[in-house]
Amino acid sequence: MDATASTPARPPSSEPPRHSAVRSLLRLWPFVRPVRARLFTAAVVAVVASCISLVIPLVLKWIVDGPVAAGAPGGVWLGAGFLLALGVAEAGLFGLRRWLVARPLAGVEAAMRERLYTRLQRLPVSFHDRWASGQLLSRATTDLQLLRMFLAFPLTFLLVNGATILVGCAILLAQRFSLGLVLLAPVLPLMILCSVFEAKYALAARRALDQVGDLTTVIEESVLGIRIVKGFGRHRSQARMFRRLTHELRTTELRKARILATIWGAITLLPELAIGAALVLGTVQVADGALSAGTLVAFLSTALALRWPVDSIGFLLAMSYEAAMATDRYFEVLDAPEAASSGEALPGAALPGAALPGEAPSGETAALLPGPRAAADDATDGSGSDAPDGSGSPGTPEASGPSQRPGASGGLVFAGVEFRYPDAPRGAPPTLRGVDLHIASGETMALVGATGSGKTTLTALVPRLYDPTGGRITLDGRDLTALSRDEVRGLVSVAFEEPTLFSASVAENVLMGAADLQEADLRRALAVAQADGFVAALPEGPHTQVGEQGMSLSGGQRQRLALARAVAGRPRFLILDDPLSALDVHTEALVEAALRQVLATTTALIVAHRPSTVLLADRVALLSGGRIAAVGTHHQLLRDNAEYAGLMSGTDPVAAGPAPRPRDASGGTR
Ligand SMILES: Nc1ncnc2c1ncn2[C@@H]1O[C@H](COP(=O)(O)OP(=O)(O)OP(=O)(O)O)[C@@H](O)[C@H]1O
Repeated sequence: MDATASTPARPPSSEPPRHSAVRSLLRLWPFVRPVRARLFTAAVVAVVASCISLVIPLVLKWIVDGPVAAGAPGGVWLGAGFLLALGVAEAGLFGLRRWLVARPLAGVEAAMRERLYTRLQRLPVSFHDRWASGQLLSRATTDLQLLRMFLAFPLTFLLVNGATILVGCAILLAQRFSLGLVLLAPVLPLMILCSVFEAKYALAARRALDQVGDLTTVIEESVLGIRIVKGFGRHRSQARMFRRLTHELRTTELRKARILATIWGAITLLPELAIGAALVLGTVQVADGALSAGTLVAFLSTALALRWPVDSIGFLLAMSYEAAMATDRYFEVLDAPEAASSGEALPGAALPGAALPGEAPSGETAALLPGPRAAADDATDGSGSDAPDGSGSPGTPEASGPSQRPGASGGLVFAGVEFRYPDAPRGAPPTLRGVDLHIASGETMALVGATGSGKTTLTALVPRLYDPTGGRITLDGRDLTALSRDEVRGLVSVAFEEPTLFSASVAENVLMGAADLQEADLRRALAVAQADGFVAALPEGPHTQVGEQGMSLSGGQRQRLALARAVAGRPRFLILDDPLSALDVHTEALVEAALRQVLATTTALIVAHRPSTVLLADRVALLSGGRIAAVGTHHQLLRDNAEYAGLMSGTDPVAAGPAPRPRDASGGTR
């Protein structure tokens, strides 16, 4: 199947809301509140400027009925000078309005963007799993620009034009009531048209914004995955998908234009017809002597001065509906629940019957509790001896008895942990089921399992990227859900198999902005990860920019920096997801030697695929189908557990000699 040809994942709520656009836009108030005085002043200035344009016809009436009728050129010059002054005042006031709104609105946009960014950082990983990145990017860019434009233009001008139309209508009615009524005749049909237009246009506007999000996702994926696209010759399928999405967006934009053209046509045509009718009626009245020529000139000039405020209503409304849809999209992110996996202190999610730290566990929980640290010797000395206490078959959960339960529940404890991904298919079994595992304080546990057995998922629970849907996890006896986000970050450090580097220097990437870490911590971390050599050779050493905007590094180099980042803060708990997979044999051996010293001072859970990594651990837990199937030393499991032996065979240097395994193929360049 062409994986790249499917439409990017849409956010869960991309349907237009059923509430009105006004209700959506009112949600912007908290952001606008701090600059309300300036915005209000700007609106008043604009109303005054707009009303000045309505005085011009009255001056014209005075010129026609006065100096022109009396043949007094001095009066005409005076009138002309007054008209010029009005024009200058109108232009000056509109300029002042622009100056008043420009700075505060840039601030509003920045504040909204900052709020969105902060929110995105706080939202749980499960949220990011569900949302396509382009949908989030387009909200942070296109949508916020739309909102700034709305606040700068339609918001003010709907108000200004509304006020101008009201004042203008009052002047028209005062000048000639009957002709005024003729001009007002189209108001009702236009209001009905606008309400029909609202529903249709809002739907199309929302669809267009979502499609911009889809397009952004495809462009982002094509750029980030350019090597895969080129390497697999996928540029055609990517281009096809891009064209399809562009075509869809174009269709939606055309639909928007059609709806807008209809309403704009009606908004322009109906008042023009009314002006035409008023002109005919007015001319007849002037001919009959019932109306002065000056009044008719003033009346028609006022009507024409109202043309722009009336005509512009169409696109001002269109921009407002777009802004309302952008507001909905913005608040979909802000309203997304954060609590479930945010790392905030939360009530415990203990399963009934799950053993509390320090309590006597039951069943499998007790069976999987670790033996004393002596087990480490077995794992690392290569002797392959049995369990230290000589009990039963050490490779099975039943092997360890309650006698091995540590007195305190220090270390990392998984008790009856169950986990199901929020977007997992209905009826699918949980990814993790009844996981009971105790990694004693100071112990290193390797986590081994077939691909898809849930290893990464289990490790992701410790830094609270996700929260268990059942059971509990404790760190040194403290329930993970009772710890604050900062406490968890302070205790737990992680390195994932896919190392992510940010557009920053090597030092910043390794220390990740931790204020309390010093140059010495950086040097030690780089040395542990065997990264000091290649970092020193970079043009500016640890201050060289890396990541997307900087130097390209090989997969192995990136992995070593990620490992350095994990160990830099001397974490109490270290979680490593296959951290050495991209290293060459020589570097791997050096990293392992240095890592052993770090592991001696921490409690660690390491996902391992190869015996060389497994041998870093005191004990090994075998994860099978989301459950812990066995716990023991490498050699015990190798001997007693067929599944474990199967997983290790072919790559086990002890049992089967050297075998092919993944390497850092790039050998130094990405
Ligand atoms: N975000 C997610 N949403 C839904 N299901 C997921 C998600 N991430 C992983 N899974 C599923 O959970 C199961 C376990 O995945 P996990 O990545 O934990 O396995 P693993 O043992 O680490 O595999 P590997 O050794 O290949 O890395 C898989 O079936 C996977 O499809």
